Amino acid sequence: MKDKTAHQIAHVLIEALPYIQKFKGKTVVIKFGGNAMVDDALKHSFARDIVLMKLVGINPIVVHGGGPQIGDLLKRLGKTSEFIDGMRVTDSETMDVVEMVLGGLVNKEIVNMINMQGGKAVGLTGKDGNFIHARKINMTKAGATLDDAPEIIDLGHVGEVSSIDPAVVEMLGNSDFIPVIAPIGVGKDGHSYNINADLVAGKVAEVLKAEKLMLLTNIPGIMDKQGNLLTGLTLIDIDNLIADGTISGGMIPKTRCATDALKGGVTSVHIIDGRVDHAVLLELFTNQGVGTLLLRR
Ligand SMILES: Nc1ncnc2c1ncn2[C@@H]1O[C@H](COP(=O)(O)OP(=O)(O)O)[C@@H](O)[C@H]1O
Ligand SMILES: CC(=O)N[C@@H](CCC(=O)OP(=O)(O)O)C(=O)O
Repeated sequence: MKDKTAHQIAHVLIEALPYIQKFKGKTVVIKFGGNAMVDDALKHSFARDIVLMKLVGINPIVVHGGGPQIGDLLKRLGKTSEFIDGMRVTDSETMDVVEMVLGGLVNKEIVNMINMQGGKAVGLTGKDGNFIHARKINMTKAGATLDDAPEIIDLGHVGEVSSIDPAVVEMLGNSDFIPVIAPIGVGKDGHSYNINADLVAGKVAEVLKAEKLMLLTNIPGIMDKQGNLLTGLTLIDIDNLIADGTISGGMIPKTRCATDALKGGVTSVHIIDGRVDHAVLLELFTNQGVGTLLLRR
């Protein structure tokens, strides 16, 4: 029994070898969010996965969300926020809270967690090194009739990435450090913008020409209409699944950022179940994936 266990352990370790060889020296961008970010045990296994990646020569870059944590503090302050198409309408007071929670509390907790596992994480917002340049999102909604002018929806301080200067992230990633990025951008006027974390992760992966973009979420991956997991999809499949309504709601912006990243040169995107312990490690280093793998074709 003891021998068998030792054999199994050796087998698992050796299964990782070709993956370590393949990904050594490559950049992997991980969007950390969902349950993985609130459950203590999952948080710690995530931090260990990241430290292990760095130690075997992969360059992990973490981009985190924090929507629920922003919501909690807003609630304590007696404020609520409205969401339009998955974006938080962000007035000036809310922007202050977003910056405090994402750039402060959440960012430093993740940095600390990685450091507690032996890594050397450095937290950044898009203001650090002036690296995420943002512009205000202009959202329009078609008028009630064809004759009506489109309605302009003001989301306040919600931004999109206009460009990224990767210098600071490259400098950190090329040394012993692990960059941990909060999705806050800075406008030409120096104002802060609240950006959806998936969008930032996608753009960072694109600009860094990452080997992989991994989006952790609270579902097994992209599912068909019967609820079966779709383990491998291409750009054409995604267009078809959106057109026939299989992909809807919050999964649309996620897959859009994934397709943009693929078109921008990222080799593969993985939408993975952050509720699975060590999801990142399993997806990277074993033959059994834990979600949906998206490829150009
Ligand atoms: N085909 C699909 N497969 C999986 N989830 C889908 C699909 N279509 C729509 N969804 C919805 O998208 C949600 C994931 O998006 P979202 O809640 O925005 O994720 P996150 O909060 O992790 O960024 C799922 O919980 C599900 O309700
Ligand atoms: C514009 C916008 O909605 N920004 C998000 C930023 C955080 C985020 O994206 O967090 P999750 O990944 O946990 O959803 C927000 O304010 O909640």
